[in-house]
Amino acid sequence: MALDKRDALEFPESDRVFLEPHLPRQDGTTPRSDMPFTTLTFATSLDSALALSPGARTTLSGPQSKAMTHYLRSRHDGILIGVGTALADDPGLNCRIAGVGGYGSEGLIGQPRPVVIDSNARWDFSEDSKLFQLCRQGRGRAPWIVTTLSEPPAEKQKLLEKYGGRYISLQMKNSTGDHHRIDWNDLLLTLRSHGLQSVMVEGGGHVINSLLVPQYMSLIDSVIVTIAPTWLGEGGVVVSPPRRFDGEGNAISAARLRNVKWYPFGEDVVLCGQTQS
Ligand SMILES: NC(=O)C1=CN([C@@H]2O[C@H](COP(=O)(O)OP(=O)(O)OC[C@H]3O[C@@H](n4cnc5c(N)ncnc54)[C@H](O)[C@@H]3O)[C@@H](O)[C@H]2O)C=CC1
Ligand SMILES: Nc1nc(O)c(N)c(N[C@@H]2O[C@H](COP(=O)(O)O)[C@@H](O)[C@H]2O)n1
Repeated sequence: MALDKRDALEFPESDRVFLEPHLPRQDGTTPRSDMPFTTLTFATSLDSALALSPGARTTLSGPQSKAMTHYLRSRHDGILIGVGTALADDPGLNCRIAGVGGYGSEGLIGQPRPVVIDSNARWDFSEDSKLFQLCRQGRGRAPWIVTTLSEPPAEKQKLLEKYGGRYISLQMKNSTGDHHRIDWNDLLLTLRSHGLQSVMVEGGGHVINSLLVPQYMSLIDSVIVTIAPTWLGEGGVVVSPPRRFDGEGNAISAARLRNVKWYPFGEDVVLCGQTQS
C-alpha cells in the first residue's frame, strides 16, 4: 500500500497547543469511566447554518480551520454523524493530517471510526461510497451504523463487514415519550462499551439539536465550533436547539457555553467551551 503524503493537510505543532485543554486526555482516561469523552464540533455560518440546504455539501471552513478539524479527528476514536449528512455529503470522515495512517505512516493509527446514526437503515451505501474507497486505500476505517432494526438488511451488513464495519442495534428510547429518538445516554454508553474512548459529534443539524437539550447537555465534555465569516441565507440547515422556558413561562436561552476561549484561525474564528462549569 502506497503511503502518500502528497494530499495530506499540515497542522503545525504551534497551532495544537491552544486546543489541548479542550481535547480528550492523551492517556485515554475519561471523566466518566463508562462514557466516552464527547466533543461537539462543527463549522457554522454567521446565521448558524451548517449547510445551504439539507442535501447540500457546503464548504464553510477555510484551509487552516479545516486542518484543525482533521487534527481533531486524529485525537478522537470515533466521529459521529446522522444519516442526513451521510446522504448529503458521501463523506470520507477520515483524518488527512500528515503523519497519520495512510498519510505518511503505516496502518490506521490516528484514523477515527465513523459512526452513523441511521435508525431505519436508509443509507444506501455501496462499494463506491467514499468511506469504502478510503478503506480500500488504507486511509480510513469502515463505519459503524447505529440502527433500531433488530435485523438490518443482509446485503448491506455483508458489505459493511467485508470492510470491518458493522451495524449496532439500539432500541428507541420511549421513557420521554419520544419514540423517534435514540437516547444519547444509551448511544454513548454503547459506543464506549464497543471500545471508543472519545467521540466527536460532527452533525448535522438534527443530530446537534437533539444533543443540545438539558437532559443530555452534561454528556458533552467539550464544544469546538468553527465560525466562518459568511451568511448562508434562508433555507439552511441550522443549529437551533429546542426553546426553553423558565417557571413563569418566559423564554430563556436554550444553552450557554462556559469557560469560553476564542482563537482566530485564518479568516475563521474557533470557539472552544464547555456546556457546564
Ligand atoms: N458544517 C458542518 O460542520 C457540518 C455540516 N453538515 C451538514 O448538515 C446537513 C445534514 O443535516 P441534517 O439534514 O439535519 O441531517 P443529520 O445528519 O442530522 O441526520 C438526521 C437524521 O439522523 C437521524 N437521527 C439524528 N439524531 C437521531 C436520534 N437522536 N435518534 C434517532 N435518529 C436520529 C434521523 O434519521 C434524522 O433524520 C448536510 O447538508 C451536511 O452537509 C453536517 C455535519 C457537519
Ligand atoms: N469542519 C467542517 N467544515 C466544513 O466547512 C464542513 N462542510 C464540514 N462538514 C463535515 O465534514 C464532513 C465531510 O468530511 P470529508 O471531507 O468528506 O472527510 C461532512 O460530512 C460534515 O460532517 N466540517
